[in-house]
Amino acid sequence: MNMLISESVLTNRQCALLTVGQMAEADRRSVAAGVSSFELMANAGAAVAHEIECHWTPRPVLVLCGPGNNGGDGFVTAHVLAEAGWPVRVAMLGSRFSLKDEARQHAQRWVGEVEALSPEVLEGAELIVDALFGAGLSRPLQDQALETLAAASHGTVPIVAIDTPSGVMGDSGESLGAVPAVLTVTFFRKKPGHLLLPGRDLCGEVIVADIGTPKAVLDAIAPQTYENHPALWLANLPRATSDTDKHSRGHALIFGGYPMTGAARMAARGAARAGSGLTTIAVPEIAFPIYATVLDSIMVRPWLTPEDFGHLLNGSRFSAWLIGPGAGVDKETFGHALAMLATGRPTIIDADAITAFQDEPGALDRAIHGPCVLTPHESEFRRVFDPFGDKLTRTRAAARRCGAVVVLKGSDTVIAAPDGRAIINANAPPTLATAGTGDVLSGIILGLLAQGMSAFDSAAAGVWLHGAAAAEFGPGLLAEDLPDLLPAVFRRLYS
Ligand SMILES: NC(=O)C1=CN([C@@H]2O[C@H](COP(=O)(O)OP(=O)(O)OC[C@H]3O[C@@H](n4cnc5c(N)ncnc54)[C@H](OP(=O)(O)O)[C@@H]3O)[C@@H](O)[C@H]2O)[C@@H](O)CC1
Ligand SMILES: Nc1ncnc2c1ncn2[C@@H]1O[C@H](COP(=O)(O)OP(=O)(O)O)[C@@H](O)[C@H]1O
Ligand SMILES: [K+]
Repeated sequence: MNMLISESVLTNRQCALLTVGQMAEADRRSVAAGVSSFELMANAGAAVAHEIECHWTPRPVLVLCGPGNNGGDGFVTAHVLAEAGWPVRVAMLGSRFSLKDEARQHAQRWVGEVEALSPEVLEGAELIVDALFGAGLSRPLQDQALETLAAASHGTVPIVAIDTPSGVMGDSGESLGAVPAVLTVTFFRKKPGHLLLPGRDLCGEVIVADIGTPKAVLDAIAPQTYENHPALWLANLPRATSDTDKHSRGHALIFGGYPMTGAARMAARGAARAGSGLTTIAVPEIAFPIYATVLDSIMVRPWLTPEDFGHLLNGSRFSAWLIGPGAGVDKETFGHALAMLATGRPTIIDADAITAFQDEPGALDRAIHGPCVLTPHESEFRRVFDPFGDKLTRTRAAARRCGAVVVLKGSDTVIAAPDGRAIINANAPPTLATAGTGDVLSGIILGLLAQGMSAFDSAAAGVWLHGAAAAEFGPGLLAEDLPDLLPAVFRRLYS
């Protein structure tokens, strides 16, 4: 867990993710700034060789080179390792004489044999370098590339991927025939495909190497996509100071359903642990005894009629609301969600309250006019938003359409703002796949919103804190454990 401390010294610039197109632009701008393509490729291949030397002792290496610049990087890697005394063989898809420009120049420096790519070349290799395709992948793998990589994946020989495992789409993480690498060395910045599934799982460990791209290139490109990290929001995370009182830390209100009462209670504990000064669950009168007997610092307010609930919302004491956990998919939930949104105050629409809009998604779009966060999992998302396209594209389009921050959950949660900014989260362990963890997540985000943090920052910070809390616990996690794990995560963040 020391990772939290060292990670938080990263800057937000280092968390930027570049698309394949932006990476090509970075290349062009580097050249314009005086760093040649030849030099970039030399640095890229040398960085891969360096990582291999750091991870393994010398052993027979087979470098699989493709017909583009990814293959060029492979020739450099082969050359550098051979110079260092490693036994290296090279196999290539196509002919090295069809390589262009700097890839051709680097391939010419390889004096050894270049074998034709086929599964037979794998014989005797104890480390495989996959330099077949990177950013230029344009179609599914086929024939020799597909067969050779498939054969490589059936053995136990580790595979090191250059830039991406061949077959992974850099922008979407989609696999068009890729096999898992144990290590992927990429350059300058990660791409979304290094974090989106299945790409993230296929990459293994990812190392980002500096290949001499000038720093100013990033400002010119102005990336809109980031990997979630405290560097993005830590400065805006609400912190109590000596002149703070509980009222200045916000008052979070959660709609408490019946008969599913556990969900709202867990959300409330998430909000309170995230720092909300006061936390109240508003519950139908029939459920009041159930809630009241199991809550201490969290307050319970009974309401009798929807009008009572409306009056509660129109009072000025609450700084943010949440509806969804345990709410029930019905007309009442639909109406209460609209009433919350009508106040223009920060609102989270989660779970059942998202599904309540399935017959009328346009009503959600029309109602959102203040800070708002939607936290659907994939099924809930599909009920109200367009299901087409990769996860990043879909989440962005949803946020743009409805005007809210959309958190599309999963192992690779995407957080998108209506203005096009997006963050991909990668710290969530699979132990989160257990009932109720989503309720705690919406509660944590609520606790931050209630304290005045922006919707986008609250969503990003909430998702990261949720993942870090789960990682803190390890196997055997229950949703109700999560709120009590937050203090340790905060302590480390602030140390
Ligand atoms: N800053 C940077 O970004 C730097 C990037 N660098 C490196 O450059 C790499 C990108 O190079 P790249 O653009 O030449 O593309 P690359 O991945 O080699 O493939 C293109 C070739 O593959 C072919 N092809 C595609 N799919 C295929 C398939 N399924 N089956 C068969 N063929 C297929 C495609 O053919 P086409 O689609 O044109 O018909 C074309 O011939 C990048 O990943 C990184 O390693 C570094 O050198 C330095 C700095
Ligand atoms: N395999 C996984 N790896 C990491 N995080 C996961 C995984 N599966 C689910 N999660 C996370 O757990 C939470 C589950 O939320 P949700 O599906 O709404 O569950 P519930 O409705 O039971 O609360 C989300 O934050 C999601 O991102
Ligand atoms: K590759």
